[in-house]
Amino acid sequence: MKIGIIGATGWLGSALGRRLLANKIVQEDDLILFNRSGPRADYHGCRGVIWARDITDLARRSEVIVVSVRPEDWPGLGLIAPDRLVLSFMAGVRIAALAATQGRVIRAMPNAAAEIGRSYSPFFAAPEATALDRERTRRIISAIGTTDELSSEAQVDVMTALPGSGAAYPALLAEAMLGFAREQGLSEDIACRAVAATISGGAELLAGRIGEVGALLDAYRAYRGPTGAGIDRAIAEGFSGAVKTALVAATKKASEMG
Ligand SMILES: NC(=O)C1=CN([C@@H]2O[C@H](COP(=O)(O)OP(=O)(O)OC[C@H]3O[C@@H](n4cnc5c(N)ncnc54)[C@H](O)[C@@H]3O)[C@@H](O)[C@H]2O)C=CC1
Ligand SMILES: O=C(O)[C@@H]1CCC=N1
Repeated sequence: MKIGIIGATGWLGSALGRRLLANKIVQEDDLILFNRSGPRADYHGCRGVIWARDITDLARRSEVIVVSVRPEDWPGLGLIAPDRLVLSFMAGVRIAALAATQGRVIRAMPNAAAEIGRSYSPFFAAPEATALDRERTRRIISAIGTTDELSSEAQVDVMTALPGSGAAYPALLAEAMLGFAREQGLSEDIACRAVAATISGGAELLAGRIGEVGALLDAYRAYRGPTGAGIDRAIAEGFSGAVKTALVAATKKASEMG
């Protein structure tokens, strides 16, 4: 499978390229790369990858073309890719717009956890996508994490807001917790260690058990101690409502972008 990545040295494109090679999902000479800053002698330690001369060259050489540029860079891209699978990572750029490529379009919504192979990257396929296109999409995404096929493009907007926002919400929580820790006079080292343990340790504990989160919160409440006092005050102050309002706003933004 010859895979082209437009935006190959960006946050997601670079993570995908590195992990496709590391997981041997693609041979070096089957990975065709293009970015604005031009070829690099070394791409994640690999010297056998192909650097396309331009977008047209990349499209000609590729069977699957991953579009991993920012939405604002899409209009100027000029990608024409008939008889190719066009796999877009772009937030908000809709299938109707991507049809201009003349390719078969699939939209996937990864996130920054792609760097560590932990991105949940669901996808939605346009009607012209084939079974092979879906199989190839799943294989490519397997390099950066897990996936599901969505049943509507509107769900891609929801997924842009939820997993697509990736580490932003844990980061928002961590920032608030760091502010508290500093106000309590903790040293920066101890404050960072405490918040890292809270965010990362807590997240790891939930891995594979997210459906049990209600029971976990009830277990904490059952102590009738500091944790229950804290989380119930947070909810009373609007924490859960604020998160839902944020996700609604992000979904709306995604639906209005392209
Ligand atoms: N970073 C994230 O967590 C997520 C990103 N996305 C989407 O993925 C896409 C890529 O995002 P990032 O990797 O974060 O952006 P980025 O800005 O890190 O990377 C984009 C890359 O595309 C390159 N580029 C721009 N125009 C180009 C052109 N005409 N030809 C070749 N290369 C070009 C840029 O030089 C840059 O290296 C965006 O559409 C974004 O909405 C979606 C969900 C999460
Ligand atoms: O613009 C966005 O919100 C998406 C998610 C993170 C990067 N791109």
